[in-house]
Amino acid sequence: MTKELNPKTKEYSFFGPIGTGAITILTPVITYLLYYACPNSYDDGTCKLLQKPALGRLAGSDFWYSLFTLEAFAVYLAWYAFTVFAWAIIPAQWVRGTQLRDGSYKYYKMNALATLLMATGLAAGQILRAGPEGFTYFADNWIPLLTASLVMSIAQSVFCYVSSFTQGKLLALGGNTGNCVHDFFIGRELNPSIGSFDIKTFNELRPGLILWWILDISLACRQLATFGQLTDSMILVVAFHGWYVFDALYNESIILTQMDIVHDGFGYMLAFGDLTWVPFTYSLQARFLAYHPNILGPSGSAAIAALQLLGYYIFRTSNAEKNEFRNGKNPKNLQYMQTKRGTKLLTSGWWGTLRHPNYLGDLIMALAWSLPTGSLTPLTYFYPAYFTVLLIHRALRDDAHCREKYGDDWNAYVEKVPYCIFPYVF
Ligand SMILES: NC(=O)C1=CN([C@@H]2O[C@H](COP(=O)(O)OP(=O)(O)OC[C@H]3O[C@@H](n4cnc5c(N)ncnc54)[C@H](OP(=O)(O)O)[C@@H]3O)[C@@H](O)[C@H]2O)C=CC1
Ligand SMILES: CC(C)=CCC[C@@H](C)[C@H]1CC=C2C3=C(CC[C@@]21C)[C@@]1(C)CC[C@H](O)C(C)(C)[C@@H]1CC3
Repeated sequence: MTKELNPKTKEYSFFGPIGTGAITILTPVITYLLYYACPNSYDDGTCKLLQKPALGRLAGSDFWYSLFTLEAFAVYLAWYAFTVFAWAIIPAQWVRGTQLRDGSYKYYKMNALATLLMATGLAAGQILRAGPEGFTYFADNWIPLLTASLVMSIAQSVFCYVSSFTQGKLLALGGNTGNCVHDFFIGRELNPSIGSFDIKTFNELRPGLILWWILDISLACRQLATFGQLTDSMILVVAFHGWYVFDALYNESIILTQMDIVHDGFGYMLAFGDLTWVPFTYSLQARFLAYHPNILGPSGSAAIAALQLLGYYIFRTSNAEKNEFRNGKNPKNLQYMQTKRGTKLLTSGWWGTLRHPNYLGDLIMALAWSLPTGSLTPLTYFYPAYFTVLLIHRALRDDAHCREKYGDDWNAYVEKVPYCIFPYVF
């Protein structure tokens, strides 16, 4: 008997319709609140959660008009169109993704790094031509640009949800419960595409991730234009963020075996996550420093740089180890266990130490990105705090997926490797 192509999803994720509904409403609110709790200019030098002047303005009618401007919406659309244009015209290798349930394969155009370099070149040209004051638009129009990205993420979520009901679509195993709130959030269709243009991988690596870097550069220009100098803390934060984005796009093909691409549908979670959450919350440390320069000094800078290096080393070597192994290479002769599923599981090296060593490296880097902001406000530690929750939840989701994929072999692996992210803790 042939297996059904799109079986109904039996279990909810993210605490079902109530959890996914709440996250859908709360995440945009948090993104705006992180701005108003840490506004772009005030003289007492700290971000105060629920500080009066900022929140007092929320009630005024001019507040609602300040959320959206046609100009910023046009700039955002131009930005998005630029990333699509770059995808279309920059020559690139096409890489095959993992085999899909229907036995077919998708092919992906690998030119995200070239897009990053093109965008960086254009930004550098503008700064060289007009000085740092000539590239503060993104920093100075934060809220209307945030709103434009939110409109784009909602529009794409609705488009993909509605088009997922077209005959013959391959649905995500986790996004076909029949509950519209849950499935809209998780995403019904696994790989929504327009011809050879894959919407999910495009959004995950280009318009949001590269905009994060562009926002950081604009914020550094804002600091330079306002205070006449770039602080060591701003240089570290922008360099670390840029390094992370460059690394993601340099290793573009690795994304094709990750959970979001292989398992999750493209719904509001990834649309909003890619287009709004990443650029407008991941750049919070740089936005704080643009208006509150914090001087670290040589020893402080060196200590934070060492922490970033440690985090990156764990992140990159563990991801590379698994990716190499999944591509049939085992240069370090690592031990592994054969499974009934057919794929092998590493049981030595990083993946014999922790079940998600890459998450530990990523979290260490997240802390290194916040430390340059000092102790003026807890708000700039939002990213490591949120990220810890996200990765713990992601690890639990991945464990559940792996238990489904590997059955008892996964239990045997967990016996060998009992800790997930933090040695002897979790
Ligand atoms: N900055 C951010 O906001 C975010 C960053 N990330 C980062 O993305 C990266 C990828 O994370 P993620 O997508 O969660 O997936 P992972 O890279 O952690 O991969 C999980 C998959 O790896 C395979 N696997 C697990 N154990 C082993 C083993 N012992 N040997 C071989 N293969 C194994 C399994 O898939 P299979 O066996 O089927 O191949 C499992 O489903 C991480 O570095 C994470 O930190 C993730 C989310 C957000
Ligand atoms: C509740 C909520 C808002 C969830 C959204 C989660 C998303 C922000 C993340 C889910 C997986 C992601 C990945 C990256 C960015 C954040 C999201 C989209 C990533 C592109 C960052 C760069 C890394 O090098 C990466 C390519 C490994 C990574 C892939 C997963």
